[in-house]
Formats: sequence, structure tokens, C-alpha cells
Amino acid sequence: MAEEAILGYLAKNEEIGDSGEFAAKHGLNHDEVVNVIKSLHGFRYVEAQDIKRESWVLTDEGKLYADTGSPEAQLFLAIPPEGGIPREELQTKLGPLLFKIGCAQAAKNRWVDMGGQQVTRRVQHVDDRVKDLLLKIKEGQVVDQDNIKALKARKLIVPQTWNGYLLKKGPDYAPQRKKFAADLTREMLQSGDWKNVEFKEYNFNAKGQTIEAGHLHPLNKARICSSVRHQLRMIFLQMGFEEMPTDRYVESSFWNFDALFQPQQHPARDSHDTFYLKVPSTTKELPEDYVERVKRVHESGGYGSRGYEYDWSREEANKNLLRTHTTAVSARMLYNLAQDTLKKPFTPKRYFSIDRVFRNEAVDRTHLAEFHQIEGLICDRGLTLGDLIGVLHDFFSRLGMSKLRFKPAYNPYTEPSMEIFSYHEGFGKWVEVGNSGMFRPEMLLPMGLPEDVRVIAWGLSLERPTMILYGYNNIRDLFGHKVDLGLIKTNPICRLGL
Ligand SMILES: N[C@@H](Cc1ccccc1)C(=O)O
Repeated sequence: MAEEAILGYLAKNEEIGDSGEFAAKHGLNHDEVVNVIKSLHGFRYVEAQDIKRESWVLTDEGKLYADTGSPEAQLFLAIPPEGGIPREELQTKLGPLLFKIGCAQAAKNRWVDMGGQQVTRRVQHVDDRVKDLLLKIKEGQVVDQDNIKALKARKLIVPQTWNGYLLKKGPDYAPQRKKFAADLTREMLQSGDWKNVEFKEYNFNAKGQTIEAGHLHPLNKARICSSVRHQLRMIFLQMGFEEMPTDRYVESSFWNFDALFQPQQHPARDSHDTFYLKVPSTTKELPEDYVERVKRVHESGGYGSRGYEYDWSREEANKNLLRTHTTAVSARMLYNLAQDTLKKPFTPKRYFSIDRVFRNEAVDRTHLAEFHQIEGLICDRGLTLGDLIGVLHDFFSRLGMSKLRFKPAYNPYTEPSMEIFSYHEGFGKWVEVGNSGMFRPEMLLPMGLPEDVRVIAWGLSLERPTMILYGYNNIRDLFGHKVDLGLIKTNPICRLGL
């Protein structure tokens, strides 16, 4: 419609002086006309010159008065012609705002007398000029500068720039736009129309559609070296660590807690924090002499410790659970190592594990009920806290986190314990990246490890460094049932090596 009107008009006339007037005259919407002009200009059918005009539009208050009359006129009409009206009554009638504006303007116009008590009319009749002016502006009529100034000062109108065009024929002008076909169709071939059709040119610069392809999950891209899990495994292997078998999710409370000198009343053992299975582990599965030593160390200590002084329950230790940390894996490993030392001399060991753990947690931006833990430990004679700090610096700097800080912490199985913080350049702050410590004698000695053997260990979640290294700020984007496939498809670290 708009296109035919414009091209048709230009066939007979030199120019269209003003696209706004043209639209009004032809009953067209100006925005639509502007779109057509842009397209015609792009194809050089028309030449377009900008026209800008300042116009005035009513504010909300202006619109209100255009409908209901100015406050001064409303006030005037609310005063009875004879005798007037008490001030207070007039105010309740009009409301405080309308009363205030109305009084000021009506007094200025000398329409009313504002006596101490009584308000009276000074004239018999008034014209609501403000309303008339507002209506004129609303209809786009011209209003003189003095009135514009006055209405603007009262914030009843505001300026608005109007954009339109002056149009002339362009270098490729034609009274009708040529139709280009995008595709050669079977119908065109059959009818022979193809001979008369002009085809759209190929745009070799257009981007093709993205091809759907497989994507690897950032946590689990075993094949690609940039996979965080793989990267961590490589770091451990380069540092001479051996991988521990992480072959079970279901673990007994014994290995998950008791072997780690975690008292049975400890809040982490509560079902609010841990997922328990209905079926307990069978007694046969645990090494009895060791269980006995663990019971003793909890109840009455030994090895220089007082223990916790409570009645240790075998039933509690037998409860099966979804392991809450990979330290359960470390406990089994250290126990096996201690068993070996009964047969042959102790040799230092470096172990690591990376696997899934479970906690009964409220899921939020940084917590999931299941996640992955990375754990490293070194078992050797004469190790100190200094060795732990040193090895943590080595480990984390290989991950790109070289600024570390440590904060004293508490774990039932380590003493001393340290939380590990790393300075994140991107976030500009220190973020917690892990937990660490030296395993307590109450844990190691019942296992049967030689007395001078120390174990330094640390643990962190796999998700944490991944979030930090790849800028994820919601853990649910990374793992769990709400992973956004779009993210996996667009994140460059996930793309398959095509
Ligand atoms: N098990 C601890 C981590 C840790 C491992 C080893 C030593 C100290 C702490 C956790 O789940 O947070």
C-alpha cells in the first residue's frame, strides 16, 4: 500500500515534500511509510532527506486537563455564583492538589477573590483557555510561542522531535518494484516463467546455518585436554600421585565417618545432611579388629587422646549411606596401606581421587545435592604443615591459581585444618577453593600405620575450579538435571574438535 502510493506519486510528481503530510493525506500510518522509505532507499528507488520537526505533546497531567478542564476552571465552577463558598469546603470538594493549583491560577487570572474564610467569584463567566490550547496541541494545530512557554512552564506539554523525509526519485527509480525470485521452482520450469523472472543474486557473505553437532560436558570431557577433570588428573599424575579406586557410591557410615574419628553425634551425620539407605551394611564387610580399635578411640581415646567419651554404637556405624566425601575413599586406602606395612616396610605414597559425592543440601547457586570431589593425600614420614602449604601452592598454581591464602578451620579428622582461598582476578576477590589438613593420630594409628608416618591431605569440589576457570556463576548450569543445553552448545570449551 505505502510502497505503491509513494512510487505512484513520484511517477507524476517531482517530490514528496514531507512524508508526514503524505501519510496523513493518504490515510497511511507514518511508521509504516518510514519502513517502506528505508527499503526503497536501500534499493535506490528513492532518495530520502531527513526532516526533523519539533512538536509538542501533552504530559499525563496535560492530558487530564484536556479532558476534565484546567484546575482554575474547575475551581471557578465549584464556587456558587452568589455568596461564594468557605475555603475549607472548597478544598474538600476539589481535593488538596487541584485546590492549590486552581487557587494560584484563578487568583492570577483575577477570576476569584480569596478572602480569609470565603472564596467568591469576581467575574460571572470564564473561558477555559488552557483546556482549549491543550486540545489544539493534541490535534497537532499550531499554537503561538507565548502560550507554548506558559504550558511548558506548567509541565502540561513537553517537546518531541518528529522525524520524517523529503523524497525524490532515486537513480534506480521505477514506478513498480521488480519482483525477484529466490528459488527456481518446478512450476517456473513447467510454465516457462523462468525466462521472464529475475532471480535474486546469491549473497556469498551470508552466514550459513549452524550445524548441529555433538558437545561434551565441561566437567566430563575426558577426550579433550582442556577438560577440567582430565586436566586435574594430569596434574596429579605429573606430581607423582596414584589414582585411588573410587568404585562405590554407597559406603558404610563406618568408612565415611567412624574411621575418620567423626563422632556419632556429629551434625554432619544427621539425615538432614546425609542420604541414608534403608538397608545397613552387613557385619561381615568390616575388619573386626580394626572396628574394635576405632570403637575404643571414640569412646576412651588412646594414642595420647581422651577420645569423645561416649558409647559408640556399632549399629550407627553399619548404616549405609551415599558417601558424603571422597575422604571415605582415602580412609579405605590408608587402612589397606597400613595392612601392607604389617608384611613389608612402609613406603611413602601419594594418592588422589576424583569422583561423585552426595549431600542432603538445599540446592542453590553454589550448592548441589550431588557433586564431584577431588582429593589428594601424601603419606610419608616427618611431613609438616609446611609440606602441606608447599604442595597446595604447587597443585593450585598448576590450575592457574597462584595466589593462595589459608584460614584455620576444623575437621574431626584433621589437626591442624586449613581452608584454602584463592584470589580470583576476574571477580577481584578471594574465593574459597578447598579444605585441607593433617590427618589426626586418632584416625591413623588405629589403622596400624607406623607412629612417625604423617598424612597431609586436601579436598575440593570439581565444580568450584570449573566455575572459577570458565566463568560459570551458577553451579546448576554445570551439573544436575537443569543443565542448560544451550550453554553446552555455545561454550567454546565444550565444542567437539571438528
Ligand atoms: N573431606 C573434606 C575435605 C578434606 C579432605 C582431606 C583433608 C581435609 C579436608 C570435605 O569434604 O570438605
